[in-house]
Amino acid sequence: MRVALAQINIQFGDPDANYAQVETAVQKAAEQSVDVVVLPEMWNTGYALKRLNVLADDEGQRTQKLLSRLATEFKVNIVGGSVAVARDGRYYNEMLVVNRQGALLSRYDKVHRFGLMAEDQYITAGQTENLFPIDDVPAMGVICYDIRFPEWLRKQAAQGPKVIFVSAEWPTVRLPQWRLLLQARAIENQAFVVAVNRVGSDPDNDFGGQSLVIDPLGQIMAIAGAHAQLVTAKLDLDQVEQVRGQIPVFNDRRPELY
Ligand SMILES: NC(=O)CCC(=O)C(=O)O
Repeated sequence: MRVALAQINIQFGDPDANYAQVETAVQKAAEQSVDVVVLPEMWNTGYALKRLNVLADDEGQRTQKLLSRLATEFKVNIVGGSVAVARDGRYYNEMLVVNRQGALLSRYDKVHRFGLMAEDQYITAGQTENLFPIDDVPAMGVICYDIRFPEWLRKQAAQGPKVIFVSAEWPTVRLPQWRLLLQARAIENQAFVVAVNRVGSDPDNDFGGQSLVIDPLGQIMAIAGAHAQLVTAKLDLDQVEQVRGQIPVFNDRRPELY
């Protein structure tokens, strides 16, 4: 599986600019014959939470339409990061995943809201898991702060995904934690981690990129710099079976004790 991580500079509170740059990023990634393009968190609006009433995508329709069109046109799967979505008078931080045929594979609302960036004041938390196949490969997706909750990832990883996709807006000041948390999630779940962060700034934070691809042993296969760029990597999915075969942590669990 060849993946492309679209590390972009999200324009604060400017959906039109962001939909345009995502279109360009997906096209450029597709030119490199990748199987999956992965986008960062809240890429339509950034964390312009105070203006979600005018900025959020109504029911996610604009996002779904764009991602489906791009997926079909370029015959590529898209893990659509997350976007701010308005539904029934509430706002969600929502990941949409579409396959090469443009069909929607999953919708996931971020489960853990990050209070330090005021999400708890504006965003409604999700309740459901996010497991989906990418070209028949079992995969899962979480959003940013979710990675601090290993039990949430574990619950889903125990169902067999080989790749964990992560979309984020993770501030520069905590990037050392970002790397370590992601490496730990890869090691303990014996899965590839494909994690996309953004670059640039908003009124409250700087974002330093460092989008990562990590193998099931926790080794960093690719890491982006602090500027807008496309990172690609090839995942040898047989490695997941090898690592799980060597140290069968999923079989050795004692869930009756914890
Ligand atoms: N957007 C987020 O969820 C940020 C999470 C974060 O920065 C953290 O330290 O956790």
